Amino acid sequence: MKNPVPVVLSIQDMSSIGRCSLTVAMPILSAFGSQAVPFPTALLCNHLEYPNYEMVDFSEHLRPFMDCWEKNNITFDAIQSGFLASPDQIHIVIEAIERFGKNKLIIVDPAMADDGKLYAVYNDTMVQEMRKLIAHAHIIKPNYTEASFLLGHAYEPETVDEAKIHQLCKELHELGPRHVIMSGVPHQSEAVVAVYDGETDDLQIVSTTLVPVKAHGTGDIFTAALTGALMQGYDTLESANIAANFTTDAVKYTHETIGSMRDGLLFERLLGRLSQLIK
Ligand SMILES: Nc1ncnc2c1ncn2[C@@H]1O[C@H](COP(=O)(O)OP(=O)(O)O)[C@@H](O)[C@H]1O
Ligand SMILES: Cc1ncc(COP(=O)(O)O)c(C=O)c1O
Repeated sequence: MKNPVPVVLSIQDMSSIGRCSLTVAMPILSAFGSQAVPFPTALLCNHLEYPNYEMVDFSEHLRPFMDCWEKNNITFDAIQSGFLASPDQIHIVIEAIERFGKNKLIIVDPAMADDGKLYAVYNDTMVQEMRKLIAHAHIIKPNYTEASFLLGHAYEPETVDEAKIHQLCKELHELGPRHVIMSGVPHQSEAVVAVYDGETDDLQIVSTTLVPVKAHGTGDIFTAALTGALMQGYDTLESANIAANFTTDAVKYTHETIGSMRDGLLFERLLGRLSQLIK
Protein backbone atom coordinates (compact mmCIF):
# COMPACT_ATOMS: atom_id res chain seq x y z
CA MET A 1 0.00 0.00 0.00
CA LYS A 2 1.27 3.51 -0.88
CA ASN A 3 2.62 5.46 2.09
CA PRO A 4 0.47 8.61 2.54
CA VAL A 5 3.50 10.35 4.06
CA PRO A 6 6.24 10.71 1.40
CA VAL A 7 9.77 9.98 2.65
CA VAL A 8 12.46 12.47 1.64
CA LEU A 9 16.16 11.80 2.17
CA SER A 10 17.65 15.21 2.95
CA ILE A 11 21.43 15.32 2.48
CA GLN A 12 22.98 18.46 3.96
CA ASP A 13 24.69 19.77 7.10
CA MET A 14 23.19 20.09 10.56
CA SER A 15 24.06 23.57 11.88
CA SER A 16 22.68 23.89 15.41
CA ILE A 17 22.33 27.67 15.26
CA GLY A 18 21.37 29.84 12.30
CA ARG A 19 18.30 28.13 10.81
CA CYS A 20 19.59 26.59 7.61
CA SER A 21 19.99 23.19 5.95
CA LEU A 22 18.62 20.33 8.12
CA THR A 23 17.26 22.58 10.88
CA VAL A 24 14.88 24.13 8.32
CA ALA A 25 14.38 21.13 6.00
CA MET A 26 13.11 18.86 8.78
CA PRO A 27 10.38 21.10 10.26
CA ILE A 28 9.28 22.45 6.88
CA LEU A 29 8.99 19.02 5.27
CA SER A 30 7.20 17.67 8.34
CA ALA A 31 4.72 20.56 8.41
CA PHE A 32 4.10 19.97 4.71
CA GLY A 33 3.23 16.30 5.25
CA SER A 34 6.51 14.51 4.40
CA GLN A 35 8.91 12.53 6.57
CA ALA A 36 12.32 14.19 6.37
CA VAL A 37 15.13 11.69 6.89
CA PRO A 38 18.32 13.54 7.89
CA PHE A 39 21.58 12.50 6.28
CA PRO A 40 23.99 14.97 7.91
CA THR A 41 27.10 15.74 5.88
CA ALA A 42 28.64 17.72 8.74
CA LEU A 43 27.71 18.88 12.23
CA LEU A 44 28.33 22.55 13.02
CA CYS A 45 27.70 24.58 16.16
CA ASN A 46 26.37 27.33 13.86
CA HIS A 47 26.57 27.99 10.11
CA LEU A 48 29.67 29.42 8.45
CA GLU A 49 28.49 33.01 8.23
CA TYR A 50 29.03 33.59 11.96
CA PRO A 51 32.47 34.98 12.93
CA ASN A 52 33.44 31.66 14.60
CA TYR A 53 32.39 28.08 14.03
CA GLU A 54 33.17 24.48 14.97
CA MET A 55 32.61 21.79 12.36
CA VAL A 56 32.75 17.99 12.47
CA ASP A 57 32.93 16.45 9.00
CA PHE A 58 30.60 13.44 8.94
CA SER A 59 31.89 11.96 5.63
CA GLU A 60 33.34 8.75 7.04
CA HIS A 61 29.95 7.73 8.46
CA LEU A 62 27.88 8.26 5.33
CA ARG A 63 28.68 5.02 3.48
CA PRO A 64 28.16 2.83 6.58
CA PHE A 65 24.75 4.54 7.04
CA MET A 66 23.81 3.67 3.45
CA ASP A 67 25.06 0.09 3.84
CA CYS A 68 22.89 -0.32 6.91
CA TRP A 69 19.82 1.22 5.26
CA GLU A 70 20.23 -1.17 2.34
CA LYS A 71 20.44 -4.17 4.68
CA ASN A 72 17.32 -2.90 6.48
CA ASN A 73 15.45 -2.42 3.15
CA ILE A 74 14.91 1.30 3.72
CA THR A 75 13.56 3.22 0.71
CA PHE A 76 12.84 6.88 -0.05
CA ASP A 77 10.38 8.68 -2.33
CA ALA A 78 12.75 11.56 -3.09
CA ILE A 79 16.32 12.66 -2.47
CA GLN A 80 17.16 16.27 -1.88
CA SER A 81 20.68 17.63 -1.37
CA GLY A 82 21.97 21.00 -0.17
CA PHE A 83 25.13 22.37 1.43
CA LEU A 84 27.98 19.83 1.33
CA ALA A 85 31.13 19.96 3.43
CA SER A 86 33.63 19.14 0.67
CA PRO A 87 33.89 18.21 -3.03
CA ASP A 88 34.48 14.60 -1.93
CA GLN A 89 31.00 14.50 -0.42
CA ILE A 90 29.57 15.07 -3.89
CA HIS A 91 30.69 11.56 -4.82
CA ILE A 92 28.83 10.23 -1.79
CA VAL A 93 25.65 12.09 -2.80
CA ILE A 94 25.93 10.66 -6.33
CA GLU A 95 26.36 7.22 -4.76
CA ALA A 96 23.24 7.79 -2.61
CA ILE A 97 21.30 8.72 -5.75
CA GLU A 98 22.55 5.58 -7.52
CA ARG A 99 21.72 3.33 -4.56
CA PHE A 100 18.40 4.82 -3.39
CA GLY A 101 17.22 7.19 -6.13
CA LYS A 102 16.16 4.92 -8.99
CA ASN A 103 12.86 6.30 -10.40
CA LYS A 104 12.65 8.76 -7.50
CA LEU A 105 12.52 12.54 -7.61
CA ILE A 106 16.02 14.06 -7.27
CA ILE A 107 16.29 17.72 -6.22
CA VAL A 108 19.70 19.37 -5.95
CA ASP A 109 20.40 22.79 -4.46
CA PRO A 110 24.00 23.43 -5.63
CA ALA A 111 24.62 25.57 -2.53
CA MET A 112 28.14 26.95 -2.87
CA ALA A 113 28.07 30.67 -3.67
CA ASP A 114 26.23 33.97 -3.29
CA ASP A 115 26.62 37.61 -4.32
CA GLY A 116 29.14 36.76 -7.04
CA LYS A 117 31.48 34.80 -4.74
CA LEU A 118 32.08 31.16 -3.82
CA TYR A 119 31.69 30.50 -0.07
CA ALA A 120 35.12 30.86 1.56
CA VAL A 121 35.41 27.11 2.27
CA TYR A 122 35.22 26.19 -1.44
CA ASN A 123 37.40 26.50 -4.54
CA ASP A 124 36.94 25.66 -8.21
CA THR A 125 37.04 21.90 -7.52
CA MET A 126 33.64 22.28 -5.80
CA VAL A 127 32.22 23.90 -8.93
CA GLN A 128 33.57 21.16 -11.20
CA GLU A 129 32.18 18.42 -8.94
CA MET A 130 28.84 20.19 -8.55
CA ARG A 131 28.48 20.12 -12.35
CA LYS A 132 28.67 16.32 -12.11
CA LEU A 133 26.05 16.21 -9.34
CA ILE A 134 23.46 18.34 -11.13
CA ALA A 135 23.64 15.92 -14.08
CA HIS A 136 21.86 13.39 -11.79
CA ALA A 137 19.03 15.76 -10.77
CA HIS A 138 15.53 16.24 -12.17
CA ILE A 139 15.24 19.67 -10.57
CA ILE A 140 18.03 22.06 -9.55
CA LYS A 141 17.70 25.25 -7.53
CA PRO A 142 20.77 27.43 -8.04
CA ASN A 143 20.76 31.10 -7.12
CA TYR A 144 21.94 33.45 -9.86
CA THR A 145 25.57 33.35 -8.62
CA GLU A 146 25.60 29.53 -8.56
CA ALA A 147 24.09 29.43 -12.07
CA SER A 148 26.91 31.68 -13.32
CA PHE A 149 29.61 29.54 -11.65
CA LEU A 150 28.13 26.26 -12.90
CA LEU A 151 28.21 27.59 -16.46
CA GLY A 152 31.61 29.29 -16.15
CA HIS A 153 30.01 32.64 -17.05
CA ALA A 154 30.95 36.02 -15.59
CA TYR A 155 28.73 37.26 -12.74
CA GLU A 156 27.06 40.30 -14.30
CA PRO A 157 23.87 41.10 -12.35
CA GLU A 158 23.58 44.54 -13.94
CA THR A 159 23.00 43.07 -17.44
CA VAL A 160 20.31 40.56 -16.41
CA ASP A 161 17.13 40.48 -18.48
CA GLU A 162 14.59 37.76 -19.26
CA ALA A 163 16.41 36.66 -22.44
CA LYS A 164 19.66 36.18 -20.53
CA ILE A 165 17.96 34.21 -17.73
CA HIS A 166 16.23 32.03 -20.35
CA GLN A 167 19.61 31.32 -21.96
CA LEU A 168 21.25 30.47 -18.59
CA CYS A 169 18.41 28.09 -17.70
CA LYS A 170 18.62 26.42 -21.11
CA GLU A 171 22.39 25.90 -20.70
CA LEU A 172 21.90 24.48 -17.18
CA HIS A 173 19.22 22.11 -18.51
CA GLU A 174 21.74 20.93 -21.12
CA LEU A 175 23.96 19.79 -18.20
CA GLY A 176 21.27 17.26 -17.19
CA PRO A 177 18.29 18.44 -15.11
CA ARG A 178 14.88 18.81 -16.73
CA HIS A 179 13.80 21.74 -14.54
CA VAL A 180 15.86 24.73 -13.43
CA ILE A 181 14.47 26.91 -10.67
CA MET A 182 16.76 29.91 -10.36
CA SER A 183 16.29 31.91 -7.16
CA GLY A 184 17.63 35.36 -6.40
CA VAL A 185 17.43 36.58 -10.01
CA PRO A 186 18.79 40.15 -9.84
CA HIS A 187 15.99 42.74 -9.99
CA GLN A 188 15.76 46.25 -8.53
CA SER A 189 12.31 46.13 -6.97
CA GLU A 190 11.09 42.51 -6.80
CA ALA A 191 12.27 39.11 -5.54
CA VAL A 192 12.39 37.11 -8.77
CA VAL A 193 12.52 33.34 -9.31
CA ALA A 194 12.85 31.82 -12.78
CA VAL A 195 11.08 28.49 -13.37
CA TYR A 196 12.27 26.68 -16.49
CA ASP A 197 11.15 23.42 -18.08
CA GLY A 198 13.86 22.19 -20.44
CA GLU A 199 11.57 19.69 -22.14
CA THR A 200 9.27 22.43 -23.45
CA ASP A 201 11.80 25.31 -23.33
CA ASP A 202 9.22 27.19 -21.23
CA LEU A 203 10.34 29.96 -18.85
CA GLN A 204 7.98 31.34 -16.20
CA ILE A 205 8.75 34.11 -13.75
CA VAL A 206 7.52 34.13 -10.12
CA SER A 207 7.79 37.52 -8.37
CA THR A 208 7.27 38.47 -4.74
CA THR A 209 7.94 41.62 -2.73
CA LEU A 210 11.66 42.34 -2.28
CA VAL A 211 12.35 43.03 1.41
CA PRO A 212 15.44 45.29 1.68
CA VAL A 213 17.50 42.91 3.87
CA LYS A 214 20.00 40.09 3.32
CA ALA A 215 19.33 36.82 5.14
CA HIS A 216 21.09 33.44 5.22
CA GLY A 217 19.23 30.18 4.89
CA THR A 218 16.64 31.59 2.48
CA GLY A 219 17.71 29.14 -0.23
CA ASP A 220 17.37 26.23 2.18
CA ILE A 221 13.91 27.34 3.31
CA PHE A 222 12.90 27.80 -0.33
CA THR A 223 14.17 24.33 -1.35
CA ALA A 224 12.51 22.64 1.63
CA ALA A 225 9.12 24.24 0.85
CA LEU A 226 9.59 23.48 -2.86
CA THR A 227 10.30 19.81 -2.11
CA GLY A 228 7.36 19.58 0.29
CA ALA A 229 5.02 21.03 -2.35
CA LEU A 230 6.30 18.69 -5.07
CA MET A 231 5.74 15.70 -2.78
CA GLN A 232 2.10 16.82 -2.32
CA GLY A 233 1.65 16.68 -6.10
CA TYR A 234 1.86 20.38 -6.93
CA ASP A 235 3.53 20.94 -10.31
CA THR A 236 6.90 22.65 -10.60
CA LEU A 237 5.55 26.14 -11.19
CA GLU A 238 2.96 25.85 -8.39
CA SER A 239 5.65 24.51 -6.05
CA ALA A 240 8.07 27.34 -6.89
CA ASN A 241 5.24 29.80 -6.25
CA ILE A 242 4.46 28.29 -2.85
CA ALA A 243 8.18 28.24 -1.93
CA ALA A 244 8.79 31.84 -3.04
CA ASN A 245 5.78 33.18 -1.13
CA PHE A 246 6.62 31.17 2.00
CA THR A 247 10.25 32.36 2.00
CA THR A 248 9.44 35.99 1.25
CA ASP A 249 6.75 36.00 3.96
CA ALA A 250 9.29 34.59 6.44
CA VAL A 251 11.79 37.34 5.50
CA LYS A 252 9.05 39.97 5.83
CA TYR A 253 7.82 38.61 9.18
CA THR A 254 11.36 38.50 10.63
CA HIS A 255 12.13 42.00 9.38
CA GLU A 256 8.89 43.43 10.81
CA THR A 257 9.07 41.67 14.21
CA ILE A 258 12.61 41.25 15.57
CA GLY A 259 14.39 43.12 12.76
CA SER A 260 17.57 41.03 13.08
CA MET A 261 18.43 38.43 10.44
CA ARG A 262 21.42 37.13 12.41
CA ASP A 263 19.95 33.82 13.58
CA GLY A 264 17.88 33.13 10.48
CA LEU A 265 14.22 33.57 9.60
CA LEU A 266 11.35 33.11 12.08
CA PHE A 267 9.72 30.62 9.73
CA GLU A 268 8.28 28.62 12.67
CA ARG A 269 5.38 31.06 12.98
CA LEU A 270 4.36 30.39 9.36
CA LEU A 271 4.56 26.58 9.30
CA GLY A 272 0.80 26.19 9.78
CA ARG A 273 0.24 27.65 6.32
CA LEU A 274 2.11 24.74 4.75
CA SER A 275 0.02 22.18 6.64
CA GLN A 276 -3.10 23.79 5.15
CA LEU A 277 -1.73 23.03 1.68
CA ILE A 278 -1.45 19.28 2.31
CA LYS A 279 -3.67 17.51 -0.23
N1 LIG B 1 15.16 39.93 0.92
C1 LIG B 1 14.25 39.14 0.37
N2 LIG B 1 13.00 39.60 0.09
C2 LIG B 1 12.08 38.81 -0.45
N3 LIG B 1 12.27 37.53 -0.78
C3 LIG B 1 13.48 36.99 -0.53
C4 LIG B 1 14.54 37.75 0.06
N4 LIG B 1 15.63 36.96 0.18
C5 LIG B 1 15.28 35.75 -0.31
N5 LIG B 1 13.99 35.76 -0.75
C6 LIG B 1 13.26 34.65 -1.39
O1 LIG B 1 13.96 33.45 -1.17
C7 LIG B 1 14.44 32.91 -2.41
C8 LIG B 1 15.74 32.19 -2.15
O2 LIG B 1 16.70 33.12 -1.71
P1 LIG B 1 18.16 33.20 -2.34
O3 LIG B 1 18.86 34.31 -1.62
O4 LIG B 1 18.10 33.24 -3.81
O5 LIG B 1 18.75 31.79 -1.92
P2 LIG B 1 20.23 31.35 -1.56
O6 LIG B 1 20.24 31.35 -0.05
O7 LIG B 1 20.34 29.99 -2.17
O8 LIG B 1 21.15 32.37 -2.15
C9 LIG B 1 14.51 34.14 -3.34
O9 LIG B 1 14.47 33.79 -4.70
C10 LIG B 1 13.25 34.86 -2.91
O10 LIG B 1 12.11 34.25 -3.47
C1 LIG C 1 26.95 25.41 6.78
C2 LIG C 1 25.91 26.18 5.99
N1 LIG C 1 24.81 25.55 5.56
C3 LIG C 1 23.83 26.22 4.90
C4 LIG C 1 23.93 27.58 4.66
C5 LIG C 1 22.75 28.31 4.09
O1 LIG C 1 22.89 28.53 2.75
P1 LIG C 1 21.79 29.38 1.98
O2 LIG C 1 21.89 30.80 2.47
O3 LIG C 1 22.26 29.19 0.57
O4 LIG C 1 20.45 28.77 2.20
C6 LIG C 1 25.08 28.26 5.01
C7 LIG C 1 25.28 29.66 4.67
O5 LIG C 1 25.03 30.52 5.47
C8 LIG C 1 26.09 27.55 5.72
O6 LIG C 1 27.19 28.17 6.17
